[in-house]
Amino acid sequence: MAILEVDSLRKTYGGFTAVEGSTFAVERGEVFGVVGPNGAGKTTTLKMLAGLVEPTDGTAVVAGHTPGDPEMARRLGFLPEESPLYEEMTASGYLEFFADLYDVPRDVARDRIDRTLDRLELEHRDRRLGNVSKGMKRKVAIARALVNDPDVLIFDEPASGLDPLTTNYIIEFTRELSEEGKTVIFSAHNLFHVESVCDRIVIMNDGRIVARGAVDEIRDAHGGTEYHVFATVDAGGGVREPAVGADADATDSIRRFRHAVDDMAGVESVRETVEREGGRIVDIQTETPTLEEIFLEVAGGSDGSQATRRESIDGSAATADGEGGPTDGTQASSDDEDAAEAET
Ligand SMILES: Nc1ncnc2c1ncn2[C@@H]1O[C@H](COP(=O)(O)OP(=O)(O)OP(=O)(O)O)[C@@H](O)[C@H]1O
Repeated sequence: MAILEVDSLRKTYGGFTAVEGSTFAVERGEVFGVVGPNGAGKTTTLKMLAGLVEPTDGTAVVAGHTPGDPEMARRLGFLPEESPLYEEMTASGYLEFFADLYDVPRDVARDRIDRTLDRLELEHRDRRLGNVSKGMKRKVAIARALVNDPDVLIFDEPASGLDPLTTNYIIEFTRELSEEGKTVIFSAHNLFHVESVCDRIVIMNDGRIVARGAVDEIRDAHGGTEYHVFATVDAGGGVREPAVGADADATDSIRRFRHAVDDMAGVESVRETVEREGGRIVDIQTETPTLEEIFLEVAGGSDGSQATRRESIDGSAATADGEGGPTDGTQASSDDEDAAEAET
C-alpha cells in the first residue's frame, strides 16, 4: 500500500484556484518529485500534505493518517522553502528544543541529533545560528525535519541558493534517506537535481498535474529518443560524401538532408528511400530530450508534436523520394532554426 495517497486535492484562495484535482500516490522509499514553474501550486500542495494548509477539497493520507491527526505529525518531517531559525540558539540547542516538542526522550534525541549532524558534516554546533553560513543553516533545517525520525519527508527546495558542494551533499543525503526506507517528496527548480534523485515526478502547471511518471516514461510520452539520419543525395553528377555539418560541402550538385524519426524502423525506411534515390547515409545521431526540454514543452504550452521532419541543410526544398514529402508522409519543413540545428 502506498505510504502517501493524495486524492483530488484542491485549494482555492477567494476566487483563485491554486491547486486543482491533484491525485497521486507515493510508495515507501520513493523520492517523488513535484516540479513546475513559479506559481504552479507546488508549495501549496506540499503544505496541504504537511497539514499546514487546509485543502478546500480532497484528501491527503500519510501512513494511514490524515492532516491534523497527531500521529501523522509524528510520521512526517517538513522542510519549508524558507526556514528561519532561532538565531540566538545553537544548532544543538535548537534541535533539542524541537525534539522536546515531539516528545522524543532526551537521550534518544541527543543521539539522533548527533548522528544526523555527523552525517551532514555540520561543524560549529555550539555557535549561535545567527552566525553560521547559509549552507549550515539549511543543514540544521534538514536535521530539524528529521528530529522526530519521520517515515515521510517533504523537502521544498532543499538546496536552493546553496553552493554546488553543499547542494550535491544535500542531494546525496536525500538519496541515502530513501535507501534507508524513508519516503521523500522533493520539490526543486533545478531539474538536473530532480532527474538525478527522483524515482517518479509530477509536473504541475497552473495548479494542475500536467505530466507524471518516471522521468524516462515522461520522456517516452513526449517523443522519447529521436534518430537523426543525415543523408546525401546527388542532384547532378556522382554522389560524394561530405563531412556532416560542414558548410563547404553543401555544393549545388549535392543535397544534404537530416531526417528525424522516432525509431529504428524509421531509420530503415529513410535508408531505403535514400538508397533508392542513389544517395547515401553519412551519419545517424540520437537525440534525447532533457527533463528541462520536456518541462518547457508541458509547462510552456508548446504542442510538442513529434512530426517526422526533413530538411535540406542548404535550405533548399529538394526531396529524396521525388514526391515532395518526407518518408513517413508528414509535411516537410525547412525552417531556419531546424536547418541551423542540423549544422551542429
Ligand atoms: N495564502 C495565499 N493567498 C492567496 N494566494 C496564494 C496564497 N498562497 C499561494 N497563493 C497563490 O497560489 C499560487 C500557487 O502558489 P505556490 O506557492 O503553491 O506556487 P509554487 O509552485 O510553489 O511557486 P514557486 O515555485 O514560486 O514557489 C500562486 O499564484 C500564489 O500566488
